Amino acid sequence: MDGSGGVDGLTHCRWQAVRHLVAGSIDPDPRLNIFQGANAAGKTSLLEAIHFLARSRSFITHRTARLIRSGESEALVSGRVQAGGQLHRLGVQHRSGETRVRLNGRDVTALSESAWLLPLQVLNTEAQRLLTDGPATRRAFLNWGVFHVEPAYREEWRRYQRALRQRNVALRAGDRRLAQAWEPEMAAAATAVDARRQRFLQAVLPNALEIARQWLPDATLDWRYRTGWRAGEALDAILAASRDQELAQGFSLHGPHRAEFRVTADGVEATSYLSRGQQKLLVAAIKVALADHWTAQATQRPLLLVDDLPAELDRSHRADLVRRLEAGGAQVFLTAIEGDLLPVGGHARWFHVEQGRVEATGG
Ligand SMILES: Nc1ncnc2c1ncn2[C@@H]1O[C@H](COP(=O)(O)OP(=O)(O)OP(=O)(O)O)[C@@H](O)[C@H]1O
Repeated sequence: MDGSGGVDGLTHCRWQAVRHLVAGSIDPDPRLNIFQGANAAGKTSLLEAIHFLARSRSFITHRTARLIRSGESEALVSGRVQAGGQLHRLGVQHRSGETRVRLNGRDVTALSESAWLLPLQVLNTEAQRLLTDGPATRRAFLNWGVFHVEPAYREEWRRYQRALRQRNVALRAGDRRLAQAWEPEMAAAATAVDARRQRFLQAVLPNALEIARQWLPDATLDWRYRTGWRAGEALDAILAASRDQELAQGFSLHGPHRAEFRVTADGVEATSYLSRGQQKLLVAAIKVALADHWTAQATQRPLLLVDDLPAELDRSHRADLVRRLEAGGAQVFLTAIEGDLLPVGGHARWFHVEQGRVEATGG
């Protein structure tokens, strides 16, 4: 770590043996970067390298081992990140099923110790899963969203999960007294977690829907949030009242581990009303609003990885979205097969990707 100045964000990224990529490096633009190349050139692999650096895992495969280039034994990505007036050195390595992270010359043992540095969102053909998957996907979105702006959240959520786990163990063992003993702790942590989640959603979703309304003027968009327990009642009272039923089931039925938020269009689930292209725009609006919120509230610059933007979007919506990305506060990384499909207005740094090699082309 040193105190050099400069614009916040990822200022340098180097990789070795990541998927299709030949070893190389880039010095990204603080605002907009475009990776252009033919199918299978390695554009997505490059986004994966950045994702691996930020989150210590791949965003495509659940098995990080697949990130390693065929025939090699380890994948390595390192980078320099400017944040809060400091330059940080981050390195992530995957070898023999193990991921090792180093930050400023020290080993990192918990993901949160390094992930705070690069608030990151991905916009690709999988991103619709934020709407179409079950509630766990949206809770993960919530947790990352709050984590980057509320430093106390991580500990509160951990505290809640610990109490929940212990109570569940007691419920499964049929130990009523022990289950009861964990309830005050569970309820206290739940209240703190829920308050931060609500504040976060209030800050992000109205803005997201405002952005989305420009693209989907015919749909009446709204959102709702469920805390995970009956509205207007104290969680400890609910836990006490449902203890018998939960002893029979063997797990806790109420609490922020059951939280959920949904976006609706004309009063019904957005996914059952909107076309796939419209869902993509809605998810893009949510991610743009989240990046705006992070930019305003977090000390670190958010990163947006946008893969295969043209898929399912017509020319005018694509142009709108690129304009919005350019105007936002995030450092953006876009892939493109044909450069002219991306109506980039202002300044951008272009990189040509071919057979796994990446070269800055300057436009
Ligand atoms: N672990 C790996 N080692 C070597 N090559 C790999 C590995 N994983 C994937 N590939 C190869 O990388 C190529 C895909 O690269 P990538 O997804 O980055 O391309 P892309 O430029 O994003 O293409 P498209 O425009 O088609 O999405 C494929 O040819 C695939 O076989």
